[in-house]
Amino acid sequence: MEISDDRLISPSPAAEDFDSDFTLRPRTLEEYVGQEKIKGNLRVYLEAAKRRGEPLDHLLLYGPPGLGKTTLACIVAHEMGVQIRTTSGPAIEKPGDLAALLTNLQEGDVLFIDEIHRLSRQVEEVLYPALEDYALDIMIGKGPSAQSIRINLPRFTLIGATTRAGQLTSPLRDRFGVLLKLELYSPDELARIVRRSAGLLNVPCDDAGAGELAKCSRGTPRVANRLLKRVRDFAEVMGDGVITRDTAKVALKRMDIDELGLDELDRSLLRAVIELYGGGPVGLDTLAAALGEEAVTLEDVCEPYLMQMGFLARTPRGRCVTDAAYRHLGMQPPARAGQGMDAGGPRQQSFDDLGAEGP
Ligand SMILES: Nc1ncnc2c1ncn2[C@@H]1O[C@H](COP(=O)(O)OP(=O)(O)OP(=O)(O)O)[C@@H](O)[C@H]1O
Ligand SMILES: [Mg+2]
Repeated sequence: MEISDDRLISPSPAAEDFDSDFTLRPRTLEEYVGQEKIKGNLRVYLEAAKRRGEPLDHLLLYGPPGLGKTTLACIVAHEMGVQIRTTSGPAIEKPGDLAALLTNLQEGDVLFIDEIHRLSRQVEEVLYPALEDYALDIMIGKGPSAQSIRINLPRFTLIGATTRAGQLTSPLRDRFGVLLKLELYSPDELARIVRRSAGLLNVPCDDAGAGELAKCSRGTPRVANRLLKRVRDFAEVMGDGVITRDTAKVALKRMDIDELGLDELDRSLLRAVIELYGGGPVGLDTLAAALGEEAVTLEDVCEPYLMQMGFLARTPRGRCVTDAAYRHLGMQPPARAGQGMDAGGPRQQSFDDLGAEGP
């Protein structure tokens, strides 16, 4: 993720997370909480590949930041009993960089490319034959004497991760055998993640405390783990160290996170649509400029959750807030002709489907 802000609630990884991320990261499918549909299918694919003695087909994981794409890639390698090499789209600058990575793989290895939508065109071209035929086509020499030679590669599995599947080129997308879309987690699943992490970090946390954190984690495990660590600080300094519903509530309030997990940026987004644009529709870039934020931050971090909560709707003409958003902010929804602009409460997340990228 390329989000540079340091909001407490931002799902982008912060440096402090890395050491404990390592301990908090589930290592097996068994430990991986939620995403039951994905896990069920993956189990079948893994088992089938193992029985045939073949590497797993290339796999694309997509969904909002912090939902566990990197974690899942590591788990796949672990379950297949192979090594994983990790890189990211922007890190592979030249076709030669990719060739070096590919030729260093061992039979069956997993190559994990994060932010795969940011691969350059030339690099992608090299990837196509590698994915399809496990081969590299290399040009030697220039002009009329140039020759193309083919180098065979070990059979490997590419796992690509992206927050924006809509930005993948279709030739690349078509070369993945398995596409898995990660969904936001339910509060129940997040509570299980909080309790698991609290156990690993040795933080006493009761069920009600875990439930309170889960409710405010915007459907995102990374946010849940981060809130747990911050609330632990409040519990230790201001209480007896135990995370209960009350300590969680006090700490969340001090961090300006409301009872539904919205933070200051989410609320100012909603307020801007209401106060500056009469409730919408307003284009994403206009909104980003008004808030002084990057459009990608709003789109990747704020919107998936605001839409899941039924506070924001995407229309072909731009973003609109719903009546529920007015009510959440303590405002009176405007009287409209006909139906109110209500999404009917929380609904399934509407993260972009493949290719269905709106304006
Ligand atoms: N299903 C899960 N069960 C338990 N913990 C999880 C799960 N998914 C993610 N986590 C935790 O959330 C953190 C973030 O997950 P991860 O880094 O895999 O997200 P990501 O989807 O790769 O995010 P990004 O798009 O920013 O790269 C991890 O440290 C992990 O501990
Ligand atoms: Mg990741």
